[in-house]
Amino acid sequence: MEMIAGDVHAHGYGWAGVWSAVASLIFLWSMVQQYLPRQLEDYFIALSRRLQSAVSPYVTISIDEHVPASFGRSEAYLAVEAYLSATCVSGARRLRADLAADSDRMSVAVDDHEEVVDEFRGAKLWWRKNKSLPRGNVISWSAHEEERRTYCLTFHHRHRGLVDAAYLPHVLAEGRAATVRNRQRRLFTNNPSSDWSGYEARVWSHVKLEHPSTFATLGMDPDRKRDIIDDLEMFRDGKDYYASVGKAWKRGYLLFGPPGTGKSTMIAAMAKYLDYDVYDLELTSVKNNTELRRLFIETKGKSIIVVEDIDCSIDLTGKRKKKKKKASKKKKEEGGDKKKKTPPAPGAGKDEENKVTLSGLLNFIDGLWSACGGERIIVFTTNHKEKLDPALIRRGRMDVHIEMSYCCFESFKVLAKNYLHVADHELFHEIQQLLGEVNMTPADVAENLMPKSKKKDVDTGLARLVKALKEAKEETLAKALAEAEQEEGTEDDEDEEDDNSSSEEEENGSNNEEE
Ligand SMILES: Nc1ncnc2c1ncn2[C@@H]1O[C@H](COP(=O)(O)OP(=O)(O)OP(=O)(O)O)[C@@H](O)[C@H]1O
Ligand SMILES: [Mg+2]
Repeated sequence: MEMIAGDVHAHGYGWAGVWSAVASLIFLWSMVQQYLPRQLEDYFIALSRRLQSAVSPYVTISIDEHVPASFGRSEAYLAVEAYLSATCVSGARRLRADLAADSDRMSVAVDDHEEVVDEFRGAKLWWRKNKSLPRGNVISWSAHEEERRTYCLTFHHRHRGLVDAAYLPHVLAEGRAATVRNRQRRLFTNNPSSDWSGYEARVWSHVKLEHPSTFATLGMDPDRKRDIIDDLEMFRDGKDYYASVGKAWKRGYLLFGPPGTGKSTMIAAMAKYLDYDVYDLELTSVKNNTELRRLFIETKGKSIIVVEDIDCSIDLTGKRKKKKKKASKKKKEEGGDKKKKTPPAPGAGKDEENKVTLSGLLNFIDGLWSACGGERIIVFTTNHKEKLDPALIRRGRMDVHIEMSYCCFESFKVLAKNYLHVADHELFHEIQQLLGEVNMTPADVAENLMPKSKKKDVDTGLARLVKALKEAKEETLAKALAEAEQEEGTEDDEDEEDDNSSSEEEENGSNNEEE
């Protein structure tokens, strides 16, 4: 080194001269890059690479961050990034830390132009993260579109077979597992199709899924709860089983029961237990079956796809209904004038053709599952199971039917433990009796148990529930009495009518006799 420096000094240039020469070369290269025709530049690059591969015993595989004609970052790239972060990051000198997507945790990845070394079954492999900027005349709207990142894997050509057959599948599997371990569960909702094209087009939007419900806090009979958990576990760990019996790795759940019995709460508990994402599919904003298919294709595995209030979103002839709330709002706007008929809007007939149909929904559930990989659960909820088409809820589509019913004593005990931290109390016996006589939803029971001040007063909470149950019981009795009286009234009327008609007949009979 000294000798070179001495030589340079001896020729009278010094370091400044060396730097200016380097800078001139870089400038010259950038000018050549700028003005060299694109084809010629590509030709030179290809030539240099061919020369390099002719003399070098090393092979390089590139994995790009963005794949043409696909949205988002490539799955292979993300898997490599996760794999390197989990296994090789300690060997890197320069790292990049960022807040992981939707998470409170910092994630650390290899920085641009950094190299790390990995070893696999005795083979040495080098990973390098490259970043390149687009050529001069490309205009881009966003910073991230300008930069192109690539992971380059280099290894000796004698390891080619090992890399293809074992190392790359190992990286993919480990990377995916690391992603699942680190990921934050997300709640997706579908965007209207007008947002599906253009810059940053997205079919689904997501937020962090932070619902606090778990199976421990869900008020339900413990045996039924255990059955559901067992079923979910069987599904989650059943990849090989599903493959062996030739079934797509999916399962359908139908949750039915009155409002406030915990159907949505159950879905949140299921997602938490399985550590799955939730796709909340709002069917009323899907225009037709094609859109439905696109939405499905864009879902990922390890997820629960939910259609709430299925009977309000689609009807059995395939004709879509508006959501209940929207319909009632419209009624109000129209001033409740039922007789007044508005003329059909122009193109209304066309709208009829463009709709989600029952058969579209059935195809959505059956056909596409297999094409899109597995590990998906679909959940429908409804307040009226009897309104649903049997085809929609038959086993094989909706494999498990779960009735969410009014609060029983077992459910109450879970809620009392959650809300008041009490496992037994002198009022429990009375509550048990009342719950046997009155229908009250877990949502109402929970509301009564909820402390109304900072002090969690057990006695007050339970007494409030007893009072509410007694009131509900009286209401039910009064209603039953009124109904019985009404029935009696109608029976009396009918009897009177019968008496009248028989006396008339008698009169007529005697008249006839007289005649
Ligand atoms: N079984 C339950 N266990 C614990 N909490 C419950 C249960 N059922 C209802 N709740 C409470 O009541 C609230 C409403 O319940 P939820 O939204 O799950 O009812 P739902 O059955 O989905 O009603 P809807 O049919 O109107 O959608 C929840 O926030 C939860 O706190
Ligand atoms: Mg609900």
